[in-house]
Amino acid sequence: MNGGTTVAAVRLDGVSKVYGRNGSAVRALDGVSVAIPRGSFTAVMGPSGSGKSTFLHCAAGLDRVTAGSAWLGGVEISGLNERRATEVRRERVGFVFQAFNLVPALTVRHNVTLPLRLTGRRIDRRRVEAALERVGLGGKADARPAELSGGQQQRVAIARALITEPDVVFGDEPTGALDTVTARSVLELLRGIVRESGQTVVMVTHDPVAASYADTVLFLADGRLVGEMTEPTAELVADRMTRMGAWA
Ligand SMILES: Nc1ncnc2c1ncn2[C@@H]1O[C@H](COP(=O)(O)OP(=O)(O)OP(=O)(O)O)[C@@H](O)[C@H]1O
Repeated sequence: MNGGTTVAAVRLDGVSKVYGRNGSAVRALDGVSVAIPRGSFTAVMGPSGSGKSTFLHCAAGLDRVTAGSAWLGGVEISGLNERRATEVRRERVGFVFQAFNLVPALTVRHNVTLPLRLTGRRIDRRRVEAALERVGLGGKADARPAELSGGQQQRVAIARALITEPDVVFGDEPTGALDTVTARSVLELLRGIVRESGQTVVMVTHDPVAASYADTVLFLADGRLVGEMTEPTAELVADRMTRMGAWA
């Protein structure tokens, strides 16, 4: 540590992302700078098309930045070639998607251990059981995704995201396909992970209630970071989104 500064879990420095060229170019991110501390839960909100998914993809090194730099801990992910970026992602990052993205033909156990296989790591049966217990799915290791509810499937996806003990878990609308009650239990789980393990969760959402589970909400509009809210409540987030014209 130098001079009392800590390395952020996720950092964007002046990141811009332009899709396409010339006449059809879209500036999806426009000079975004932010540092997300370790052990925090951050929600990213903004109107449709404001750049939320692009933010997540650039921060996770899934998308190349056009300008600026993206950092995961001390590693500049935006400066790596595709092969190295993939290695760093597999080591340091977990993903949870709206559509769960489980492999239907595989059991819960095999879905969860997939990232370990990809990195060639040893599969410790007890660790897999512990991961399933942690998401409330002890005893479901031999089930297949189709035999589980949506909320249970998302818990499998969370166990899969956590199995490599990543520094950061990125969620793209992780509760978007769940009913309200199930969504809340998944959000409680994500918040618990941050509190207990000190991992960092960054989640894109449209839902002010989901955002209220975060420590900090970042607001994007037209590819720019236009605001930040700490200790959010669903009402305050909804009010802010209304003032941004998000639901006009
Ligand atoms: N691969 C791409 N090629 C061209 N344009 C893209 C691409 N991906 C995103 N865009 C454009 O970049 C802008 C930001 O898109 P992005 O998906 O990041 O927004 P978003 O806030 O996540 O939207 P939503 O809430 O609707 O999912 C939009 O104008 C979108 O059309």
